[in-house]
Amino acid sequence: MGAGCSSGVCPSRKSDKLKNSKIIFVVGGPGSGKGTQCEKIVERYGFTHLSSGDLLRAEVSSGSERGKQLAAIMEKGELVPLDTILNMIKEAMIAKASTSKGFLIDGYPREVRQGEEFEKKIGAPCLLLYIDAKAETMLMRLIKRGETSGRSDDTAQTIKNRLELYYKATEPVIAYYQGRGIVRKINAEGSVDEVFSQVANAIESLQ
Ligand SMILES: Nc1ncnc2c1ncn2[C@H]1C[C@H](O)[C@@H](COP(=O)(O)OP(=O)(O)O)O1
Ligand SMILES: [Mg+2]
Repeated sequence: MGAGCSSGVCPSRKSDKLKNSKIIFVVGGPGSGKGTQCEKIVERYGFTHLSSGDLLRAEVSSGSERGKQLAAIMEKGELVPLDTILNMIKEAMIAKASTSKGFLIDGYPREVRQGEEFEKKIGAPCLLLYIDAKAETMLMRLIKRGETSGRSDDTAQTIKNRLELYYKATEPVIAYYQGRGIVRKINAEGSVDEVFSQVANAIESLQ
């Protein structure tokens, strides 16, 4: 471990444990269906699903001081500091590295710099699944999810902020990886199964 690393994981170094891991980025707007599709991928292909949002929400639920700071940011629909989320993802990946067939990184990168840092400190993705739904579709799904999710960010004003931030910060991520030829665009307007059949084709094109 390098100097200055007090936790078990040093964010400034690539981990040997992860160097042969298959990494898939799952990118799309809030409510596009990333989590839903990842669950189905796990069921069929046995990959490890790491949702940046779920990792953060777990930290918030723990009641830690860090969790309290994160909660304040997330309630506004803003992005949490890059190092915080990258460390959490890396820790979770290392914990599963010896048994995982591959990692679905859901909800990250949210901006191009997050992608660059991930590659420096963890590794390169072999596929980016771009879960593409119209703004009205995402809005409708989120409002419906908000009725039962208990998520503090599934409210009308926060949803609006998250959608705006998605178009401004995250869409450039797709263009960035398109240049490398690893983006598979998935039309996410249909039913869960219709969307999944496209997702499955993209995953199978990897093997
Ligand atoms: N293809 C689809 N058709 C209808 N509803 C869908 C859908 N995919 C997901 N949903 C529902 C499930 C959730 O209540 C909501 C948002 O899905 P999600 O998987 O939580 O999205 P994300 O993780 O991208 O924010 O929409
Ligand atoms: Mg999600």
